[in-house]
Amino acid sequence: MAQPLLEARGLTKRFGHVRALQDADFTAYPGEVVALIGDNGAGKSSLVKTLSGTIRPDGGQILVDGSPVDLSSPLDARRYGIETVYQDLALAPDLDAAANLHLGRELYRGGLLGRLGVLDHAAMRRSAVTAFAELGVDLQDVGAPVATLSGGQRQSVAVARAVAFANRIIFMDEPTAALGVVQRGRVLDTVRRVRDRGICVVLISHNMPEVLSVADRVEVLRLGRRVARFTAADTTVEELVGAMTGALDAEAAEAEARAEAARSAPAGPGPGADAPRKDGAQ
Ligand SMILES: Nc1ncnc2c1ncn2[C@@H]1O[C@H](COP(=O)(O)OP(=O)(O)OP(=O)(O)O)[C@@H](O)[C@H]1O
Repeated sequence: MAQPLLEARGLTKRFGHVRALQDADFTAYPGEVVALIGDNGAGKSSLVKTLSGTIRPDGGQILVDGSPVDLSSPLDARRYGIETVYQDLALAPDLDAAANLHLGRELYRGGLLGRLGVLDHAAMRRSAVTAFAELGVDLQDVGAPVATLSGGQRQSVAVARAVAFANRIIFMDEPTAALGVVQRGRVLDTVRRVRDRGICVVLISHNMPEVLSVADRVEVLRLGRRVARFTAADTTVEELVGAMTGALDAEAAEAEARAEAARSAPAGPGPGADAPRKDGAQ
C-alpha cells in the first residue's frame, strides 16, 4: 500500500482520571474514505482533535508523510492540508454561503499604499459558485443567509468550506447526523467526490450501513485504542459491531480456549475425544 498520509502511533491522552486515548494508532492513506468507528466514549473525538491540532496528546507520535510533526494548533494542522468539519458546523447563520465559505479567509480587493483592502464580495461569490459546482452542491442562491438553507445544504456548505482549503485530508465528525434521507445521500455523494479528487476523508460515524456504503476502509477504536481494521468491501455490519463492542475478541478468546482445551485433553473417550489431535491420530 502507498505511504500513509497521516499516522498516529501510540497516542495517549488523559482528562483527569479518564484515559481517553491509550496507546492509540490510526492510519490514513491518500485518496480514500476511512471510517473511524467506536462505541460512545471510545476516544474518536479525542483522536480527531489530537490529529487536527485542537488538543495536544500526552504521548505518542503523529506523522505526516512518514515524518513526525508537532500539531500545536488547528492552524498548524491546516499547514499540512488537514481540515475538520465538526458536528456543530461552526457556520455563521447570518452570513451567506459565499461568506461562510471564506470565513476567516476572506478575499480583499487591494487597498491603497499597502493598506488592507475592502472585502471583495464579487470574488468570494465567484469562487463559492465554482467550489459548490465542483462538489455538485445544489444551491440556488449563494447570497442567501445560511440560516435559511436546509440542514443538508448547510452541511454541504461546511463540507465545501473544508474542501476548499483542505488539499490533503478532511475529518468529518458525524456529517450526516440529524439529516433526512435525501440530504444524507447528498452529503455522502460529496464525500465520494472529495475522495475522487484525491483527498483523504476520515469519516466518524455511528451509522454502520452508511459506513459500509461510503468507506473504503474502517478502523475501530475501543477504550482509547485501535482494536481492528477492515476493508469495507470484505466486512459486515455484524463484524464491525463485534469489533466495537469486544464481542469478536470474546468469540476469538472462547474459540482459542476451546482449541486449547481440546489440545490438552487426554486421548480416549470423553468430551475431548472428537477434537482433532495435533498429531493427526484419530
Ligand atoms: N474535555 C474532556 N474532559 C474530560 N473528559 C473528556 C473530555 N473529552 C473527552 N473526555 C472523555 O474521554 C473519553 C473519550 O471521549 P471521546 O469524546 O473522545 O469519545 P467518542 O468516541 O468521540 O465518543 P462519542 O461517540 O460518544 O462522541 C470519554 O470517557 C470522555 O468522557
